[in-house]
Amino acid sequence: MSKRRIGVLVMSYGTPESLDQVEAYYTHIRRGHPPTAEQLHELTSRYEAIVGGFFPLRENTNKQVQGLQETLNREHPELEFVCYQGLKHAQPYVEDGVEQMVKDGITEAIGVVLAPHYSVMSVGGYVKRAKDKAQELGLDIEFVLSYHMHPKLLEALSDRVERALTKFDGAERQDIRVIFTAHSLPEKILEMKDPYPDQLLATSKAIAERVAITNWQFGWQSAGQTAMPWLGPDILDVLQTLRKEEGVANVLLCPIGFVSDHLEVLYDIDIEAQALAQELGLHLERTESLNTDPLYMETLSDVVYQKWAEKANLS
Ligand SMILES: CC1=C(CCC(=O)O)c2cc3nc(cc4[nH]c(cc5[nH]c(cc1n2)c(C)c5CCC(=O)O)c(CCC(=O)O)c4C)C(CCC(=O)O)=C3C
Ligand SMILES: [Fe+2]
Repeated sequence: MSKRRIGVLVMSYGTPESLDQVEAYYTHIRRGHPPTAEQLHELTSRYEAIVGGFFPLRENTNKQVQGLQETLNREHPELEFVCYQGLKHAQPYVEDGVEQMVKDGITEAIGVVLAPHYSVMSVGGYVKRAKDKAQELGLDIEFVLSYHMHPKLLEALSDRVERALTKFDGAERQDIRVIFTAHSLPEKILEMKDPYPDQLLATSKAIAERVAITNWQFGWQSAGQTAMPWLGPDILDVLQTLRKEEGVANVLLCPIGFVSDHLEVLYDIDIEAQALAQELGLHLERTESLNTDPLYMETLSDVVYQKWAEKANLS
């Protein structure tokens, strides 16, 4: 008898494929409004500046999707999981992933986003697009909405904090300020009772408890340059305050809102925040990204399988 086949729509932000696609990508992010020449130049130079190739997110996402498929099939040999990518702002788009599943004869699917925390503006956006397309094509699909407290995810992140704390030669552990960070969002999400800030704080607290640190705080990064207010404090302001007003000399950034090396980590932290730290005379380190850490692959595999099992038991 052939195995029951389950499609997994693995959704991620997406990145350009080459420098000449940056404009189309940015235009998509801006809902069809092309960036000005200055904005385009600014984004292009950030991509050019990052270490490890221009667009590492693409390969990292490919590897994560492959790793998830392998983990699911290894842990559940009685089933056949087939993973499809669906990107928010680049090809294959979320809708393309759904369409490909249907073309391949998939009739039941689970969707998951490569971001652990739910916001209506992040994960909610991916889910809505996938749901609409699935409904149009008659595909049965359920979604994992968040997995920010999964024990294996917390273990992987705690291990990273633990390792990074050893990079401060001579500093006492309690003198190192750990700042957990995530992508800022417009402040209006607060009025919408969005779970994003609370979920991020819950992850931060859980890691702090596991590694037994009390000298920590949360900070927002990578806010957009728009007229509306974004959630703060921004980590760049935090670094200034810590150095100038609190006399802090050692800071560890732990970007818990991201799961991969990409622009927000390799530029916004490694280049921009690091340059400010140098200027301030701060010793700044950051935790390594999860990328294809087996504990992260197992986290994703667990939540996808659980979501499928819930659905399978009900029907
Ligand atoms: C919550 C969130 C996540 C985390 C959750 C998730 O992963 O979904 C995330 C991840 C990412 N964001 C990324 C890139 C960009 N995001 C931008 C702009 C924006 N991000 C926003 C939010 C988020 N973004 C928002 C509200 C905007 C304003 C425009 C809008 O309302 O949509 C811009 C425009 C220029 C700029 O503002 O910098 C770029 C280039 C990349 C890929 C990096 C690479 O290619 O290596 C990744 C992983
Ligand atoms: Fe973004």
